[in-house]
Parts: sequence; structure tokens; C-alpha cells
Amino acid sequence: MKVIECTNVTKKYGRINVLDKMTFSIEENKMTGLIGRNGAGKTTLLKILSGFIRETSGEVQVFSEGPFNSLFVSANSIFIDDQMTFPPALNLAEILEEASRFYENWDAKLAQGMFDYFSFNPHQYHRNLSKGLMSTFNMIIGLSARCALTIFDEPTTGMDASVRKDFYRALLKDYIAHPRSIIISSHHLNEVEDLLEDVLLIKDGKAHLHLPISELKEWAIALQGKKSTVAGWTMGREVLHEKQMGPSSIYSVVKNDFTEADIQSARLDGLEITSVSSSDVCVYLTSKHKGGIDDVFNRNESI
Ligand SMILES: Nc1ncnc2c1ncn2[C@@H]1O[C@H](COP(=O)(O)OP(=O)(O)OP(=O)(O)O)[C@@H](O)[C@H]1O
Repeated sequence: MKVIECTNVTKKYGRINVLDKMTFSIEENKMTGLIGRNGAGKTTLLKILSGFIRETSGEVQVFSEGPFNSLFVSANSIFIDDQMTFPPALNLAEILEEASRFYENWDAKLAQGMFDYFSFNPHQYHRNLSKGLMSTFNMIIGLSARCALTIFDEPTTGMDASVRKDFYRALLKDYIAHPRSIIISSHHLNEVEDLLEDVLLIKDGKAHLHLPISELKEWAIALQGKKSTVAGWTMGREVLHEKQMGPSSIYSVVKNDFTEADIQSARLDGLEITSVSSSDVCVYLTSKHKGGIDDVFNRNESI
């Protein structure tokens, strides 16, 4: 069953189409990573799916309903980001108490266990928490609510490395024990890729790629060696990324449509063939410059 179906969804701010006829769907009980450059429209999309803002045009269905103003969607989904606010009069313990009343599947034991593990003071106020502790507390709410659709928008903002690791582990353990539809937007694909089943990559307001993480890991291939030899192999293929590796050597990344025989033959031509990490594939696919930041320096040097 599909939990989310978006058809030609457009969101305009002024004259800018942040989302531009975006079409994709998400099956129930999947963990999907939402990836895109800064400003690509990830938060905008997640807020539309959560019913916080309305699409300009197109059709959005969450649990087969338009999410905007839908009581069913708001009762069965949770949106966690670093802008979450709670009633200012409530301390942390009281927020957990209130949340347990609101969310039908709330797991009070899990919430208390994590609250104690991270040494929160029950009398502390949410607005006074540090950035990392605020994200940690919000994560406790997001996991314990056990909503059928759980959305984390950049959930690890401010968390230190060890808390991030704890968060990913808690997320995975809880997801395995209680499968549900989870979307997690992150700039750190390398950190979350082991959790994910699918990746949805936004580019130019569209769903540029939507595929299993296992396929993304094989999506591109890198060829390194003599410029002319590499050029022979990349001819007719779109080069996603290119880097000079000394005076006569080059590193080029292309889509992996190579057969085993091609790879053997390229190796016999003296090329080094390596895989490309899924996070690098996403960076290259969404970059406007084939050489990355090096292009800026190369341009300046050639003036
Ligand atoms: N309320 C708004 N009014 C006008 N423009 C907006 C508004 N909200 C977002 N935008 C613009 O929409 C674009 C997408 O923003 P959004 O926050 O969805 O991107 P994002 O992919 O989540 O970015 P980041 O990774 O930096 O958090 C940006 O150019 C942003 O400036």
C-alpha cells in the first residue's frame, strides 16, 4: 500500500517554483532518505506531506487523503525538526506526559528510558535546551510517538558524534521492532545510508532519483588513468564529475552502465576502476560544476 502519493506537485514562493511538478510515491513501512542540496525544497516537501503548508498545485495524498487540515493525517504522523515548539509553561517531564495523551501508540517506557539515558532534567524547559539537546529531546518524541508516518527533517542538527550514533541506532532498532513509514532528510547520507531502504533525491524541484539504496551504491563508476584512455571510455557518456590527478591523469565519474567485460577491458587498457559512494553520487548529481569547488580555484588560476 502507498502511504504517500504526489502527482505533479508544485510549490511556488513568489515567482519561484521550489517544487516543480514533482511526482513520486512511497510504499508503507519503508525507511526513505530525502536528499538534496541546501535550498532544494526538502523542508517544503516534508511540511506539505505533514499538512503544515499547502501545495500550490498538483495532488498530494497521505494515507489516501489531502494532508492539509486533515485530522487523520495529523493524528497518524509526526514531523520532527529543530524548529519544534511546545507550550512554554510545560517542563520536559510535562511535555512527555502530554505527548503520551496525544499519540495513540506512545511508548512511555521507551520515552523514559531514552530521557534517562541522555540525562535530561525533568524540570528543565525545552526552550532553554542547547541546540544538540533540543534535537535529542525532539528525537525522543519522534521515536516514542510511533506514528505510522514519522518524518525527521535534519534530526541530528547540533548533536555531537556520539549522540548521532545513538540516534541512528535507536531509530534502526525501533524501526525493526515496529515497522512504519519513516522519512529522514539529511545532509549526511554516508551516516544514514545503512538505515535506509530507499533514497529520494530532489533536484530542480523534481524527484530526480528514487531508488533502493543498494542500487544507488552501484549507480556510478569512477575511471582513473591517462586522459586519452579515460576519454575513450567516457565518450558518449555523461561525465558527472571530473578531477585532474597530476599532469596526465584524470579521474572521471560516469553512470555505471558497464558490463563485467567492459570493466575487464578498461582495466587491461590501464585504467583504475573504482566504485563511487552513494553520498558522492548525490553530490555529483546535484552539483552545477563537474569539478566541484576546484572549478572556482582553477578559474582564478587561469585568469
Ligand atoms: N516561507 C517561505 N517564503 C519564501 N521562500 C521560502 C519559504 N520557505 C522556503 N523558501 C525558499 O524555498 C527554497 C527551499 O527551501 P527549503 O527550506 O524547502 O529547502 P531545503 O532543501 O530544506 O534546504 P536546507 O537543506 O538548506 O535546509 C529556498 O530557496 C527557500 O529560501
